[in-house]
Amino acid sequence: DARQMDGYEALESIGSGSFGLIRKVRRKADGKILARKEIDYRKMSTKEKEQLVAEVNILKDLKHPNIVEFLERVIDRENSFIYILMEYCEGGDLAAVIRRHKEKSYVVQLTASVPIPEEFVWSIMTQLVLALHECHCGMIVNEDNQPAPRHILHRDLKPDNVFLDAKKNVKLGDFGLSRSLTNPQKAFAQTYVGELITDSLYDAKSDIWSLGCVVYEMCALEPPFLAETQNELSAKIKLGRIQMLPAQYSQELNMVVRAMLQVNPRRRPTTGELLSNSRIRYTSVQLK
Ligand SMILES: CNC(=O)c1c(C)[nH]c(/C=C2\C(=O)Nc3ccc(Cl)cc32)c1C
Repeated sequence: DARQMDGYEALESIGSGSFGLIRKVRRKADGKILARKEIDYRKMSTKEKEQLVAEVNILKDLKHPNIVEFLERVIDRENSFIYILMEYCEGGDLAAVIRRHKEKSYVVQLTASVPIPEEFVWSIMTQLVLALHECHCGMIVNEDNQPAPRHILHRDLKPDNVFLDAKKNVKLGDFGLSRSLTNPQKAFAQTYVGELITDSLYDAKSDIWSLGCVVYEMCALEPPFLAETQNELSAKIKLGRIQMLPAQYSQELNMVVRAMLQVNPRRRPTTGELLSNSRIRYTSVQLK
């Protein structure tokens, strides 16, 4: 109940995630700074409440250095609020980093963009591949104490959902729209093993496509597909034609981005295949 939140001092609001506001809080016991998602569930439909419960259940047992750490969930029934306590990411979100590089306006108001260094792009991409690998292929011990694959799909990977901590480590956040196949539907999926499992593979490949869009945008400081209307946008996406990255980026980076943005999901690499890319493997070793 609300008294459980007495242990935290509310500080400023730092953003809005799926379902609600995100506030910086200080834990009184030890002064630790955390992020608290504050959700007023009074206005939520039953479906949204189910999605929220699913999100918390997914986050609760996803422990990975590149996924925002979930600490606690507190329900305040008096005020119909749910509080989700998570780790604080001092560096904010990647969308803000891209915006800052895009509009480097100087004293004379000359706006010239400053590119994001290629090393930084590889570092962000590698950490997001590691986070997605944990979601798609991580192993979990299920209810009958057997190791089982997670098959968690993020389904909302975009620069606004990628956060940086004080040491520039990347944290994948906001599993608000994610879906896990390790639940009753999974049994249903097993019965149509051919179709639905490839469906989940398809969904995993759509996370890969989203990752391609994030990496492309870090380099070009523009998303790969831009259009005025939804129809025009989906037409461009189906065509799959993308501009080369700006000249200072390597051929190798161009190749990896193009592979992730393939129109045919089967032609896109899995997280496992991406981790065997020499530059990504080398970068992941540097991160340890
Ligand atoms: C302007 N806001 C920020 O710079 C900012 C900062 C310093 N932190 C955040 C966001 C989060 C943060 O610090 N921890 C989080 C855990 C989960 C989710 Cl979905 C978001 C966050 C943001 C948006």
